[in-house]
Amino acid sequence: MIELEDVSYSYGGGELLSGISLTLQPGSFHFLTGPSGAGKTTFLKLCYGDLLPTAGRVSAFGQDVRNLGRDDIARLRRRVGVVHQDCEFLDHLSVEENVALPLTVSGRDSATGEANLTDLLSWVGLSAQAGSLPPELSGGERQRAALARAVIMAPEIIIADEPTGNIDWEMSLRLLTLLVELNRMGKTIVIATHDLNLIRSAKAQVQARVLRIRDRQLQLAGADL
Ligand SMILES: Nc1ncnc2c1ncn2[C@@H]1O[C@H](COP(=O)(O)OP(=O)(O)OP(=O)(O)O)[C@@H](O)[C@H]1O
Repeated sequence: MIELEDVSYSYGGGELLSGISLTLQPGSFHFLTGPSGAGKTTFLKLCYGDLLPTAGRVSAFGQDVRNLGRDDIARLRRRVGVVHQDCEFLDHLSVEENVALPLTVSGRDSATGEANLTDLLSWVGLSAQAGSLPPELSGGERQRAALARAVIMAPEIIIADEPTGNIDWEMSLRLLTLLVELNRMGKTIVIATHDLNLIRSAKAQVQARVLRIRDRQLQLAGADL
């Protein structure tokens, strides 16, 4: 689905990531860990075509991301749902409108889309908050709204960058449960996190690979995690 071949990345100074190769197989569950500043967010951005590698090749669904035209990029954005670290919303729109934004932007706010939206808000436990404004949500509710927005276009891959960074353990587990459910439905999941307890909880439920960025390289973490 997504393949990185000998990928390196630099923001202009020295190399941040060097010689990284990885294939994300359909239905796989990956965690990405590593110290702050190691390049986790950068790595994720390379996976979903937000950044282009300075060396090596990234292909998404068989296409080199360097060669994507505007339509290809729009298609890729639909196939890969991203939950960003800061999960920003448009504060003047309701939670429901924010979650539906990808549908609205793509002109797919049809009856099917609306039914999907109602189910989705119920699935993430935010039916009661559908009409609220984003600033009225708790941290855990914001993360679940961000997840709903990331999956509304029925992506095949969900990439979440520190989705439990600012929420308590109970809420983290609730979010993890949703991501595990998505994986059981066949979705490919990639989660960047510092939270080793979250990784251990997931490994009790799904077969997850744990990758670590260390010294600019991507390594497979040991079985102790
Ligand atoms: N747009 C940018 N321009 C220049 N440097 C950047 C840019 N974005 C990130 N960096 C730098 O690249 C390094 C890696 O950043 P990145 O956000 O990928 O790390 P991370 O592992 O996700 O960190 P954290 O766990 O703290 O979120 C950091 O030193 C950061 O300051």
